[in-house]
Amino acid sequence: MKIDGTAFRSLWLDETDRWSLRIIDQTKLPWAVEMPRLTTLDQVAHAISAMLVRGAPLIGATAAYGVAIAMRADPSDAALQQAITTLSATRPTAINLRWALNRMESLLRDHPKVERAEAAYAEAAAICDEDVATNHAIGRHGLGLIRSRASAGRRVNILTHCNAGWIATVDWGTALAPIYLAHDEGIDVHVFVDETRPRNQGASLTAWELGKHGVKHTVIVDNAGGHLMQRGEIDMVIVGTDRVTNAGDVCNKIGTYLKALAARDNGIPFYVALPSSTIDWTISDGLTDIPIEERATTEVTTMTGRALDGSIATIRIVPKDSLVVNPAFDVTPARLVSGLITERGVCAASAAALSQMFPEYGRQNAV
Ligand SMILES: CSC[C@@H](O)[C@@H](O)C(=O)COP(=O)(O)O
Repeated sequence: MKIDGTAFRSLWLDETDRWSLRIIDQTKLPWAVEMPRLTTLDQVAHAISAMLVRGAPLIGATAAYGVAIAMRADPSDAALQQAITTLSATRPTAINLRWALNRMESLLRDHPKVERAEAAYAEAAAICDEDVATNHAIGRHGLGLIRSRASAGRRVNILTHCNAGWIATVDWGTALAPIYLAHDEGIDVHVFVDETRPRNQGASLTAWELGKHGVKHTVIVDNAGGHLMQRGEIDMVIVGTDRVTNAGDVCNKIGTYLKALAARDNGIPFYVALPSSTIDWTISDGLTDIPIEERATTEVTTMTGRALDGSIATIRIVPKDSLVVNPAFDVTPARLVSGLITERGVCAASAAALSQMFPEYGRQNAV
């Protein structure tokens, strides 16, 4: 997608040094657009764990390039294992990380060492290209849902949580892909953007990228969604996800579950957009089987923003002695999900529907 008229992906190889990776540092948005260069495994691991890059598909794609960078430095079996172990430990919840690392490991394990670096870069590039095509397909399927609510030029109001836009993927996004396509074909679409405390991915990232693309949007505090739904101001909810179980339970940014409850109480459809790489076919119970990342309590006790003098400032908002806990994700049970928007189409959030949509994995689902 475009930043000030220039098309970007959220990560790419440096134009002059084709072995190093460029990313958009998302911890600096929306105040500055910085594009650091990553040249070592440790830099890539840090970029993921410190959330310079974030969003499930982008975490996977970045980790794939992390393996490639490690293989260029040392293509030995020990270095391959070290890269997989280091990158696996960066973030626990998004299954796309394990998916991408498994794919890299199984390709490289049996490859001659002299060819490993080149093969790894090619595979990482393939993962990125597939991600772009997959998200565009998600967009086309989700577009049908938006179109069906846009009768007679009526505005369609969509609520989203966190950031599942193009900067959470290689391009297009998941939840935002249908919105971009709807906007581009002239549908009057308007997005209510949950701020998404504690890191404010909605206020800082979703608002930024929607604004850069010219999509009408309004940022709301996380607690406003239920109220707007009761007043008939939301037509549908679309969110992304970090892991979906084989039975359709959805793990996403903390606060998603409350939006699903409010949507159900108000008869508003609640959709989840995802690439199939986000489905964990090995688990069925989201509440017991998905590891929920706990992040630093400073994300809750402080807030960062632009001060009135123009500087970027971090301030403390919680009393010094209060206990604080910071679970980063929650699980929305399948029964609250109206549909899963995948690259193959929209299906129910159920084991049967997922098996039918993805029969090659569904067979595992049945055993
Ligand atoms: C297309 S990304 C979907 C999810 O990864 C997104 O909704 C989300 O929760 C991101 O969490 P984050 O902690 O910012 O990586």
